[in-house]
Amino acid sequence: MFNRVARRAFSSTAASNYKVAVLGAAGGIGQPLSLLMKLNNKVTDLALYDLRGAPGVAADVSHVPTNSTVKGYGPEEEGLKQALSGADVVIIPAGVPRKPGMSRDDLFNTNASIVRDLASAAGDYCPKAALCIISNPVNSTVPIVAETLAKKGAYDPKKLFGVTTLDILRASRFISEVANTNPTQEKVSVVGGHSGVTIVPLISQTTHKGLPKDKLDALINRIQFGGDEVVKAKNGAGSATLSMAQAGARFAGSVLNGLAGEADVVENSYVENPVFAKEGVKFFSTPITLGPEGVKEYHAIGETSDLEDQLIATAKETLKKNIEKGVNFVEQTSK
Ligand SMILES: NC(=O)c1ccc[n+]([C@@H]2O[C@H](COP(=O)([O-])OP(=O)(O)OC[C@H]3O[C@@H](n4cnc5c(N)ncnc54)[C@H](O)[C@@H]3O)[C@@H](O)[C@H]2O)c1
Ligand SMILES: O=C(O)C[C@H](O)C(=O)O
Repeated sequence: MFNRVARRAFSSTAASNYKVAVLGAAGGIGQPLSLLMKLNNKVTDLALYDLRGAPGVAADVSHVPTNSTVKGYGPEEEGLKQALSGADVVIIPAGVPRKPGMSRDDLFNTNASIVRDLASAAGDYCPKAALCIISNPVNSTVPIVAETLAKKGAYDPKKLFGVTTLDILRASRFISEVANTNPTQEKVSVVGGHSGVTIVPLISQTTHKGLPKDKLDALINRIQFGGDEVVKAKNGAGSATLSMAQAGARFAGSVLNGLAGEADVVENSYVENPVFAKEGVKFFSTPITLGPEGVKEYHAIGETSDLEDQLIATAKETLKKNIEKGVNFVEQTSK
């Protein structure tokens, strides 16, 4: 088996060589996300783990002729340990998705322990890896991972990321539909968390700050509740998977670009943010620069309108409760 040095020495095409593990790789998000990570030329070792089905996904994805080996693992024969050992980046979309009528918080009871146990394994087998958390409710699962790792002395706040990139993608797309512009040119910072009122798009920072109030309100509401559109349309068959895979691959790609020392890699992410932590909201999504050690710089959210100030205040109140719920869960369930 290639060790890290050998992997780097044998690669001639990629700028850098990394092991990426996807936990929940056979799911609705996991499969297309695994394919997209296979297409990332910084990835030389792709480890796909799931309770079931990962070896099949790995065999399938492995035929794509890019510069990585792909292996699938199940829980038997220390599969999780093997998948995680040596990983530089771990992406976690494991857990159940919403059905119509459910909130993301309704997923807490099932997903909290799944995420806690996977985080615990990551703390044991790849304590230096960057962790990208997709499993909902992100507002609570990220604090669960932080607390779980902290108990093992393996928590690095600069390497734990809640993936909120889907809100960024939606904001670009939805604003372009309102303004009749090219979505690829629309950049909207979305701050706060990842559920309903905690999702705060900063439209005042775009060139569309002059939108009439009714259109602005409708746009903000659509970005905040975009996930519900997909849940409703899928009618019981789950939530966003394909757009989420694209969002997850973009975010993980940026984490890899940061690890590789590329300049000016900026994404929004739900991380432990020292500025907001002082106000009692330990985790908050803002733009961050990614670097070789994870978060390199926390950016201020910038100028905001009165309306956005109100939305941020509301988001903070909900986030405090979501964070506390995650922290309490680890307190109450850790052995
Ligand atoms: N952050 C976001 O923006 C965002 C967007 C969409 C979905 N999500 C969330 O992502 C999660 C996954 O969604 P999905 O549509 O892929 O669901 P899915 O049910 O299609 O897939 C989940 C996969 O996780 C696996 N799994 C469950 N427990 C596991 C464990 N202990 N170890 C390893 N794998 C395990 C399942 O076997 C399954 O293959 C949900 O919680 C969903 O709410 C988040
Ligand atoms: O809506 C969901 O439950 C999934 C995800 O968080 C989304 O925003 O699409």
